[in-house]
This record gives sequence, C-alpha cells and structure tokens, in this order.
Amino acid sequence: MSDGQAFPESCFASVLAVTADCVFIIKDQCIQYVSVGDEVWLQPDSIRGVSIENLLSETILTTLREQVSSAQASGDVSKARYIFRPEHLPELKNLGLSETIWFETRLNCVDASTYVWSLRNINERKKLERKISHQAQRDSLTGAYNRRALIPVMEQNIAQAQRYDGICSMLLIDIDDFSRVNDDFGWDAGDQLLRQIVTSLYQMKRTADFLVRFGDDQIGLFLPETNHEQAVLAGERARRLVSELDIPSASGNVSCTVSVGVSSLSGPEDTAAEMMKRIIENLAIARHCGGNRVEGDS
Ligand SMILES: Nc1nc2c(ncn2[C@@H]2O[C@H](COP(=O)(O)OP(=O)(O)OP(=O)(O)O)[C@@H](O)[C@H]2O)c(=O)[nH]1
Repeated sequence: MSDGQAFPESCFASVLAVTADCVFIIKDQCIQYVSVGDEVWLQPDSIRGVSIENLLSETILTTLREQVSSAQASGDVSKARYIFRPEHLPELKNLGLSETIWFETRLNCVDASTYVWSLRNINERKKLERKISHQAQRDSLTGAYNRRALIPVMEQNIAQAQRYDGICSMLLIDIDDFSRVNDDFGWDAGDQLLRQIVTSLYQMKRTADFLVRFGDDQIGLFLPETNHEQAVLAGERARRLVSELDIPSASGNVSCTVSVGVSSLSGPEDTAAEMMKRIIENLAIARHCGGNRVEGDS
C-alpha cells in the first residue's frame, strides 16, 4: 500500500465491527481478539484469552492446523469449511451455540505464531443448495424421486451387483388408460390417484428399493439384490395393490389398473441401458395384452 493510501489504524476495529463474519485473532493458540459479526450468540468476553484447544473439537483442530500450515507455506489466504455441531462442541454450546452451523473460513498468518481466522456462516446457502438439489431430484406432485435421480442409482447398483452377486431388477409400472381418469374425473382426481399410488407403493417397497416417478403416468421401482422371480412377484404385489385402491373424488370413486414391465440383470455384459430397453419392451407387451398384467423377461 502506498503512503497516499495509508489505512488509518483507528479504522481497523470499525472494519471488523461492520463485517458479518466472525473474526478471530489467534496467537500461540490463544484467542487474542474476537469480533463476533452476525454470530451474536458468541460471547467475546468469555473466550478472549482462552486456548482454542479447550474450545474446539479434535476434528476441527486437525483441519485448522492444516489450514494454518497451508497459509504459512503459501504466504497467502487459506480457505476451509467446517461444521460446528453443538453436540461436538460443549464449550461453545455452553456459550450459546444452539444449532449446527456451516462455516466457510479464510485464514491469514500475521507471523509464525499469530493468524487471523474469519468464519462466514453459510447455513442459508447450504439450505438453498439442499432445496435446489431436492427440487432437481424430486417430482413436485408426488414427492417421489424423478427419473434423473434414478440413473446414477441404477448404474451404481448394477456395477456393484456385477462385482458381487450379480442380482438386481427393476419394475416399470404404467397406469392403464390414465387419460380416461383425467377426462372422466378431472385433473385433480388424476393427481390424487398418482399421489395415492406413490404412497401405497412406497409403503409396499423394501427400504433399499428406489422408487421414482418415471414419467407422466409411470412409476419405476429399482430392486437391488432381487432376482427375476422375486421381482415378478413384487410386480404382481404392486399390480394387486393398485387395483384395490378406491379414491373418492367430487365426480365419484376413482380406481385403475396398471401394467408392469419387469427386467433383471442378465450377466456381466448387461448394462443399465440394455435393462431399461427390455423393461420398456416388456411393459409394451403387458399393455398390448390388455393391461392389468405383469410381463417379465422371457
Ligand atoms: N392428473 C395428472 N395427469 C397428468 C400428469 N402428467 C401427465 N398427465 C396426463 O397423463 C396422461 C398420460 O397419457 P398417456 O401417456 O396416453 O397414458 P394413458 O392414457 O394411460 O394411455 P396408456 O398408457 O396407453 O394406457 C395424459 O393425459 C397427460 O395429460 C399429472 O401430473 N397429473
């Protein structure tokens, strides 16, 4: 900084006071100074002079040591992310840490024993990221995962099945004549039927099974560690379950049937794409034969 731009030392405290980040100045592992920023739960008077080793967990301290080393080695600002959980940080919990906080931090060394560590609360950003990721992977009507979410799950499970037992299957469940439900009972009743089918299948499935809204009137159910015979039985259970639904609507009770295509991994050369192709062919046969039917690999 040139002389003309000399920063008035009296302004340093004001700069810290206006920043939303929480800033620590740490010397010989002791907190020399803290500006709490938006972390108003933190009580500066209670932690000034305290050793960070008494305040932070071993996991956080390990990352912090690495961050300090990195800043020392590069002579530059070093960044790291931390999760502060009240249950892992009893001292901070006593001070008022009441919820899990994600911090994005920057650290700069002043000299060999002193560094400045600033912590930015990114909980809001994390929440938004989770919401966007949730929306990207979920169907908004039924809350089930969507087709996009299925692909990696299927590929990962198929790769795993090929390394170990080689077994997994998938069902594609298609509502017969769904447009008739919309036409005769209204779109709301159609929506309600879709939701109820997803809820019933969700209750039927095993924990490890992965259920998705595959298309407009199609539900996919990926079944890890399930052979073809078991998968066809699961398809039959799903078919029967849906046929027993009877949903009241303003225009009368709504019921429907489904056609189910089933396919199972057929060997080490098989792929998710090939399996999906067979499922769609089997589903087409089930529909062609009049619906309300389960069709598996021949
Ligand atoms: N209620 C409701 N209907 C939807 C939704 N998404 C798509 N649809 C309707 O679902 C219907 C699907 O029609 P098709 O794919 O021809 O299926 P189908 O009438 O069951 O015919 P088949 O499959 O040949 O028995 C269309 O009328 C779409 O407008 C939704 O979210 N809610």
